[in-house]
Amino acid sequence: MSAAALEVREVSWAPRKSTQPVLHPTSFEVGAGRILGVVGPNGAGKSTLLRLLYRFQKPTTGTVRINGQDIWAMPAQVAARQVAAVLQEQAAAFGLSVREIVRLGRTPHRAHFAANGAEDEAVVARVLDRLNLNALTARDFGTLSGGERQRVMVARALAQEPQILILDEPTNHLDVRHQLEVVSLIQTLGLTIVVSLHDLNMAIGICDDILVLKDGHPQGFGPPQTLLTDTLVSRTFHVDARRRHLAPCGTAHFSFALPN
Ligand SMILES: Nc1ncnc2c1ncn2[C@@H]1O[C@H](COP(=O)(O)OP(=O)(O)OP(=O)(O)O)[C@@H](O)[C@H]1O
Repeated sequence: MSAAALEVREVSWAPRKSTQPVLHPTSFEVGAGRILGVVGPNGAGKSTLLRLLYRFQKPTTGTVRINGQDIWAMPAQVAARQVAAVLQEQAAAFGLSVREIVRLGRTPHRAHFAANGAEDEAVVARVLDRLNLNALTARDFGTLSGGERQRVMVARALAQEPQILILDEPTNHLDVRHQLEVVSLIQTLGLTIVVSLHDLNMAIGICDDILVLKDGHPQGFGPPQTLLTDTLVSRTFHVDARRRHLAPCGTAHFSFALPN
């Protein structure tokens, strides 16, 4: 899989022309193969921003470019080959098996109504193996646990062989072991990744850069070690945040308390 550069310029989004934006103009760049974390309180606009990146919603203003190409100037199928998304709320695809769900990831690579070819099946087999899903391939998706579903949706996104992967809270529903597995997978994919996370310590651990949003406004962008100060985090989340450095590697780690 190869990675692409993502350039976001002054994107904003409002549900209707006459209403206030829920995302105000926001700009950033993610170099090919880098990982951007999007953090902020509930309702900050994280999912709204991600929806603009995978071409689900058109920005009210601004542009999203992949390797210099505006995603709204390319056919939907071309965009779908380049960007895949794993979302918080997955439609419950009852009646489809795990293998059938993962096969859906191949859709942007096929001509209309064509069946999957041998190469598609090889990709599906590879990602099922990589996500440790071999024992579940014949199971009805609707009967899986939340964590198992999450892994299937990551597999479907990887079957798309995208250059950019958008992940909305990918560790929701996952136990500690599976959280670590998803984190380790994210770090080894070599794709350009934009991931929204509630866990700031996890964001510090895996992201090259962080974008902080609050009430639809960008609060800062940069490497976690320099951007995420006690002041910025306390102000953004309305908490008392304290950053410490954990021995032996000096990794930054936040602890939180309610303000007095
Ligand atoms: N289609 C819509 N119509 C009206 N308001 C919307 C629409 N989509 C999102 N919003 C509002 O925009 C704001 C930002 O929502 P969004 O889901 O992007 O936040 P978030 O940062 O992802 O939140 P959370 O952490 O709770 O998932 C919220 O107040 C939400 O109600």
